[in-house]
Amino acid sequence: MSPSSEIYFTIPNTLQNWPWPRHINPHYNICKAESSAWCEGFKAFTPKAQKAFNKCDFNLLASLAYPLLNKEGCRVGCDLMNLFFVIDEYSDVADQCGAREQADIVMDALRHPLKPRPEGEWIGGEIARQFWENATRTATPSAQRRFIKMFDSYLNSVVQQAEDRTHNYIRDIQSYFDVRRDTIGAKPSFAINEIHLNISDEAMEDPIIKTLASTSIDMLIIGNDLCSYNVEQARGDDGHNLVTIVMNERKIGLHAALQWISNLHDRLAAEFLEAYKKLPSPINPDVATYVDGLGNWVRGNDVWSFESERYFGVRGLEIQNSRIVQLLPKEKGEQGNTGLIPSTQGISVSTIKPSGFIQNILSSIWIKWGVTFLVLMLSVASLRSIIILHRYELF
Ligand SMILES: CC(C)=CCC/C(C)=C/CC/C(C)=C/COP(=O)(O)OP(=O)(O)O
Ligand SMILES: [Mg+2]
Ligand SMILES: [Mg+2]
Ligand SMILES: [Mg+2]
Repeated sequence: MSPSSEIYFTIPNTLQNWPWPRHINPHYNICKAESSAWCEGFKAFTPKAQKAFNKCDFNLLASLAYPLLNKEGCRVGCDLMNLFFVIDEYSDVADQCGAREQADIVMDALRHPLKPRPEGEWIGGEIARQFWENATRTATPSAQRRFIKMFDSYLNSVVQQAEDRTHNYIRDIQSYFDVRRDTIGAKPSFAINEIHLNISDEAMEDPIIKTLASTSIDMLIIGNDLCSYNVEQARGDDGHNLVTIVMNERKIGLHAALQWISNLHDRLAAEFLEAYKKLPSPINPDVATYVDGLGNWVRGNDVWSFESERYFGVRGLEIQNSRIVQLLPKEKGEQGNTGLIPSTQGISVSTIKPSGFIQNILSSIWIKWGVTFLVLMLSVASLRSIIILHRYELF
């Protein structure tokens, strides 16, 4: 076993005083059933990998992040989260060209949702097309416009992430945030907060609204990078994770980096709450709903990270309480391998749940026993040969 398996670290409890409580959309169950069946129908993954994907429950993320949306909005949110993570699983293991191809397919599908996708195309195109064909039935023109613009920026940043990964390029903190503010996917996700609202560009450009959006994006980045650090470092894809970025730039260890990030989160939360207090009164009700949506997103992402099995397997709730995590050993597979896409299915579950980690240990024990057995058999065979040769006085 690698020595890293002896290392423990503590995930800072960043949202202890966050005023938005856990709030789940009342349409969660029905939307989960519908959206999961819809997404599974595309057969984007092998059955085993699909099982692992389902354990992540991206419908739960949507229902916690969009507690206020009606049934149609909640369904669009669930479909979007399923689409996002299909793209994430494929792009996390793609090189720059592969990621560019995926990005172009998805953007073409979103821009032409009524056009059939070409035969043999990567399945992400048809998932995106159907998602958007349904969303545009109820989304307001302003929400649609912002969503398309933001999704394009998201995909372009994912191509940049793939290029960085291909060249093993580790950014400094500032330039990491520049790219990560798009790869986190928060901007298009916020456009679904306003799916049925009418908010002008002018209102969105208000400095207070901009501060609320930018600080909540940074809190989402920190939330995800803290919770996914363990699995990402295990599969060698932590070059695009704030924990590694801070350790690298500041030349500090894991615990000091976590403390530094926790302090940064405290400053961001304070900045958000300060801006929130400065909102005009009376406030446009659509803007008020949008802003509360940001607060809900920060809380929703945090609780989903522990309630789903994506980052901590079945131990999520226990870790949510204790905050203590055992560092996973580095996997021997390909760099960046998430284990969910068909070509890399072999090591799938070990990257996303601790029981897979135990499986790894067990398999290495079996290898050890196998080698011991072989050596023993060879020794017995050699001994027998010596005895026979000795009996016939040939030795
Ligand atoms: C996939 C995506 C862009 C989702 C957008 C919706 C959203 C804002 C989700 C919350 C944070 C999250 C999981 C971001 C993806 O980062 P990551 O690729 O590091 O996610 P991972 O840690 O789950 O692999
Ligand atoms: Mg990603
Ligand atoms: Mg990822
Ligand atoms: Mg992550």
